[in-house]
Amino acid sequence: MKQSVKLIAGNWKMNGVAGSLAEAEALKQALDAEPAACRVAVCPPATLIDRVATTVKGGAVEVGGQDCHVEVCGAFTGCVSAEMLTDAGASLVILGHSERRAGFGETDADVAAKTEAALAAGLEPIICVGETLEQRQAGDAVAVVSAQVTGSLPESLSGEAFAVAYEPVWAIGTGLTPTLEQIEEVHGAVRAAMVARLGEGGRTAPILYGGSVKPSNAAEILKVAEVGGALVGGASLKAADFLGIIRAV
Ligand SMILES: O=C(COP(=O)(O)O)[C@@H](O)CO
Repeated sequence: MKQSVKLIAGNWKMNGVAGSLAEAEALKQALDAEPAACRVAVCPPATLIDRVATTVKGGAVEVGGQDCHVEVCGAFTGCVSAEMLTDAGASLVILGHSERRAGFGETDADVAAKTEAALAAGLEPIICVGETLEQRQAGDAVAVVSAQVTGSLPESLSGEAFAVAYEPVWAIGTGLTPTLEQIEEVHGAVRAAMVARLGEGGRTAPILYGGSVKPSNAAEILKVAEVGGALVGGASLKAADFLGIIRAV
């Protein structure tokens, strides 16, 4: 199976104020001094995208948003469009994170529509899928995740840069991780669902793993078949921790 270059993306979630720019600066400087063997991205809250993009400009760090609206502009109080993310300096966007699916009622159809909006704005979507603990305990993890892939990837997707992130909900922010065998099983199923949905276009986009990734477990997770990178939450907030994961590639 052809593997593209790995992508390590940090999701700062609703964390970060002006002081956090020092972490972005530290990350840039470290990667300037010793380039990474992978792509590196940080996804700060919308309020910081512009300033983080300015801070890392000229270096290897890419910047992403954490969500976008399906519309380009209009009366949608509190929302940010894909075009606005591009304008602020983002080149990627996380879509369908389980915290948005659970907390804001986002469906697979919503995620597919947002994916189309993101692509139209020139953004590279990172489309998140993952099962809950109840679904895993019921033996439904592969079926649930495969259905999410099918529903969240627009059929029209072909040739554009995108990634899928497998993030078991029960592993997010808990310190728990699936076994390497479980990760391999689901990533294989995600790939199969991508190919079934998109044909050849589903063969090469990276499938990231997310959920309690840290410097101490990154190397073994990143070696698993079909793991094309990581989507990192808590351990991306401090440059030193994030670099520990980046250096594990
Ligand atoms: O939610 C995620 C994982 O968070 P962790 O704190 O790394 O468990 C993933 O989307 C990265 O944000």
